[in-house]
Amino acid sequence: MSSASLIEFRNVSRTFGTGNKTITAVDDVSLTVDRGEVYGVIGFSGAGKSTLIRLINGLERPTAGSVHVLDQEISAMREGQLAKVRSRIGMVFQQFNLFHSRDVAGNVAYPLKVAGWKKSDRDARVAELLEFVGLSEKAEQHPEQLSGGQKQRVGIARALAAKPDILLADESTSALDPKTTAEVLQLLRRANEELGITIVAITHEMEVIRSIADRVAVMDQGRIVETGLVYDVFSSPRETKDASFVGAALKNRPSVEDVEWIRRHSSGRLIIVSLQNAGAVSAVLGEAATHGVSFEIVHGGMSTTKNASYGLLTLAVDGESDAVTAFVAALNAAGEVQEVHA
Ligand SMILES: Nc1ncnc2c1ncn2[C@@H]1O[C@H](COP(=O)(O)OP(=O)(O)OP(=O)(O)O)[C@@H](O)[C@H]1O
Repeated sequence: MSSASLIEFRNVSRTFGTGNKTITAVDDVSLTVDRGEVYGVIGFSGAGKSTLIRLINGLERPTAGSVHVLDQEISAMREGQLAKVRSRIGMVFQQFNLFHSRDVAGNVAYPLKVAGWKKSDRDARVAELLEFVGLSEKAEQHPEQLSGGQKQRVGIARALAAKPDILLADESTSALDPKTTAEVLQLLRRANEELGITIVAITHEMEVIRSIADRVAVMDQGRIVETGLVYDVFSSPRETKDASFVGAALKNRPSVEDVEWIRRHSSGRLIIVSLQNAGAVSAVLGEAATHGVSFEIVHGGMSTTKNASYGLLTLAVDGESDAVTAFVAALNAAGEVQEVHA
């Protein structure tokens, strides 16, 4: 395990036997999560994400391979040894999992009680956390009096209470509306940036990865089919069947149906230009008339990740063949151009 990595999976598989059928939920996964990063795992339902995250805190055991967390082989530990490592891992759930019998402060204080903090220290820590998540005035309310977003903020405060090194977020925004999702993601981002906590977030929502993750692993049928910096994976997803999750979720690349529709409604040569350097592309587009060509924007969009923006623009370019070729060459110099073939 390299000194920077907090979590390491080495050729990890987890199978479940049901009768004479075996399901491989996690299939030969190797990955490392470094200290201080936000690592996103994305995939369709059933891809194995929950099993993967549960392997990190020892709620699941691998059937092959090993899982190392905080320099210890968690997959080799007996149940009794797990409590200490688990106390350094906080977890946030899709359904919040708050105690309804306790008020907000009581929920946040719970892990501190378990960890043996004395009352005065607990009270000070709870006040600090409620301030951090913006819920100081709700300390004495009960979960049923809170909105979904507020409940999740309590969940995050509770997960952060004992100052863990790692925060596991299991579909933490899937039960929330888009505005509340954005607020919760911003809070997770602050936890990462201001408290330095390493986050592993599993989700089926592109938005979560886009806005908080540094690196992403795309899971499909138990395997990691693509991995890398979020920007790299999202700006040029591999065009394989397995990795279709990213391609399908990116709205800025026209689908086969979109292309058929565009061809019926526009004339000219159809190209897709990358907006990695949007300024340079705009400058070339502004010179279309001097090239003697015209173009129509027929599809596209831009998105931002934590570190950079990316996007694709699909254009139908009309004009004399040579002029179009020269214009496309100029665009290609500004942003990589792909032809859309019939
Ligand atoms: N305890 C279990 N017993 C049998 N099969 C299981 C068990 N846990 C998970 N599986 C199976 O393993 C596969 C992966 O499940 P997992 O819950 O890890 O996927 P997921 O990506 O988290 O999906 P979802 O988002 O729907 O929870 C599924 O086919 C699931 O039915």
